[in-house]
Amino acid sequence: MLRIYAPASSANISVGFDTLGAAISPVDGSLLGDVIQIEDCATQFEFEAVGYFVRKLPKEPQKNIVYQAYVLFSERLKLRNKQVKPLCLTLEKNMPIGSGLGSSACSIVAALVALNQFHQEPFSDMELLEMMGELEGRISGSIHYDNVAPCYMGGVQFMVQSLGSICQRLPFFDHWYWVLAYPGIEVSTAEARAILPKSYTRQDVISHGRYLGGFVHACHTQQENLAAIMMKDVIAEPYRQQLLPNFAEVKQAAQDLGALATGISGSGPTMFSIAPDLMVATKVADYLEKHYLQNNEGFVHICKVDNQGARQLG
Ligand SMILES: Nc1ncnc2c1ncn2[C@@H]1O[C@H](COP(=O)(O)OP(=O)(O)OP(=O)(O)O)[C@@H](O)[C@H]1O
Ligand SMILES: N[C@@H](CCO)C(=O)O
Repeated sequence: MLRIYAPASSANISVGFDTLGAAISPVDGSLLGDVIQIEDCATQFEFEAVGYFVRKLPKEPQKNIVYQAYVLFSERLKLRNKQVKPLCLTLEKNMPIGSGLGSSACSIVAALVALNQFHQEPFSDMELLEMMGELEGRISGSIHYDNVAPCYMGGVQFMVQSLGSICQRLPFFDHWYWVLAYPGIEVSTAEARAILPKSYTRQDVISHGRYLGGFVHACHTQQENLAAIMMKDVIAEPYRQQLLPNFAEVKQAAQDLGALATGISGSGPTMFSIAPDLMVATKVADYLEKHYLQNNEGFVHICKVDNQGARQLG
């Protein structure tokens, strides 16, 4: 029996809409992600979805993105004149849906990594990642790799999408803490994309180029103050913040408590704050727990970048 865990991810990191993403894990060692289990089966294919958030998923198995991952994997294998083996596949759906934590990416990545391992790895990393992007695109309406890439490969990934690479790892600041606060409400990625403008002013384009270029430069030269200052979002945050409860006020409070940067995780409603040390992280986490959560489904985790990405459990 094979069990694959795929971690939560925070896409965009404010400054890299659709081009930057980080894999994330809580520092207390808890698992924040989905798990796929695969085992030999008497019938050709059996699929089951279990876990706390399974009740929020479509009832029809064909609509589950994990089922679709199996179909896509089988089709691609057939193109190589190979057959998928009989298997029983179980999804443990631990991630809230429409959270901004890459919930669909967790399911897609865990499923494809498990299927690939179960078949003695017929596909390369980039071939698998291309399939992951295709499945993610079915959900959000357009292909973007900024959740699936870090979730699969770990670390902070920059989407180069050139010269045979979909993404490359960016050096980051290992001592930074990420405080992630999920308020417990749902924001659909497709809807959060639909409200963005179709075009931007020249001034926004110049600012975006300066911030993203400055951020990548600061990561490579390990200038953490510059990196934090460059984490500004002119593409999505001005339009999406209305979807998040009291975002502007809460962001200001996190900055006042010592956060280096605060923004929307992916398409929201989770927000993230970067803290330079555990003391600031704990203060920000306490504040967000009291002022950002909307119901008892919400949670706050103090995290670090997960450098491993998807992995086998046990
Ligand atoms: N296994 C699955 N996990 C998550 N969502 C799924 C899954 N299967 C199907 N879906 C559907 O995909 C959509 C996921 O929505 P959305 O992309 O907004 O969520 P998300 O992946 O959590 O977002 P984000 O990437 O911002 O964290 C929902 O309509 C959900 O029903
Ligand atoms: N880059 C995507 C991530 C979605 O999680 C967006 O912001 O729409």
